[in-house]
Amino acid sequence: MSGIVVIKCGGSTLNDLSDEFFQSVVQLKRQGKHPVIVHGGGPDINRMLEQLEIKSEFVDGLRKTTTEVLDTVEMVLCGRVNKQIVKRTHDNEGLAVGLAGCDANLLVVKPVNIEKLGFVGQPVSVNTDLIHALLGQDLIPVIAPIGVDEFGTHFNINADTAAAAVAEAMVADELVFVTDVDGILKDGLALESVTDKDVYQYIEDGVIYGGMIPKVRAALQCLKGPLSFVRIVNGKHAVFSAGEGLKGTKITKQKAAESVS
Ligand SMILES: Nc1ncnc2c1ncn2[C@@H]1O[C@H](COP(=O)(O)OP(=O)(O)O)[C@@H](O)[C@H]1O
Ligand SMILES: CC(=O)N[C@@H](CCC(=O)OP(=O)(O)O)C(=O)O
Repeated sequence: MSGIVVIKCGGSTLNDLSDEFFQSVVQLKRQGKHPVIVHGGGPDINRMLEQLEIKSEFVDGLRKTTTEVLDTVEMVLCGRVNKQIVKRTHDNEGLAVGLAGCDANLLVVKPVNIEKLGFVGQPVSVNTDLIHALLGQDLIPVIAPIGVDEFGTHFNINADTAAAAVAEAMVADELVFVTDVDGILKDGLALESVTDKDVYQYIEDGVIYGGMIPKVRAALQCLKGPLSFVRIVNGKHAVFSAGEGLKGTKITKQKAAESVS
């Protein structure tokens, strides 16, 4: 199936997404493309953990996930956040189906490092048949990043990593990270285009840090496959429009000739 567009909606920007954004996602469908939404919800999880007085910490950009934390993450992501995105899609004339990576083994994971991170998973396989079946019914899948391992245990997945795994497995045409900044910022300005080589350098220089790291790592992973670019755009003014690329940063592979230095 061609025309698959994986759209990762970050928790940082969910409240800023406009009706025009959702209408443009629905419009993609009408143009014969196949949007698949993968969402995060970090800030909502933080708020709920605080309310419940459950402590959590981030290690290497990933939330250390105890059983207690996992319960809360699932409640927030699969419940409130997932259903809000389904509702926004429906409010804008689309038909969405909300599900999590643990449904029908959609995202099978292996633990990243149980001792260090608890129940944090790295996707190892994606039930692409399920996504194809939903797309074939003209539905827009809305996926929460909760995975399941081979024994049926649930795991928390970083949403950028989950989106990249879906894009890779579905051989998507596009992967777009929708977040709360205009792209990769350097000296306060959004870069129009960066190569994989630039990204490594920016991480080393500290230009790229925190929540941007899993995003660019996920992008680089996808660039090893058939995707020729990945975009990072701001949810405040992200709108898909025919013939015009989204504004933001485009991450591309460096051409072989350019990489000889
Ligand atoms: N070079 C950079 N350019 C832009 N944002 C950056 C950069 N380095 C780190 N960041 C941080 O990454 C954040 C986006 O990641 P994150 O908060 O995890 O968002 P999301 O919930 O959308 O995944 C930005 O708000 C910013 O604080
Ligand atoms: C393992 C891990 O860190 N999982 C993330 C899942 C949500 C997420 O990634 O949300 P954003 O896209 O809003 O950052 C978490 O618990 O916060």
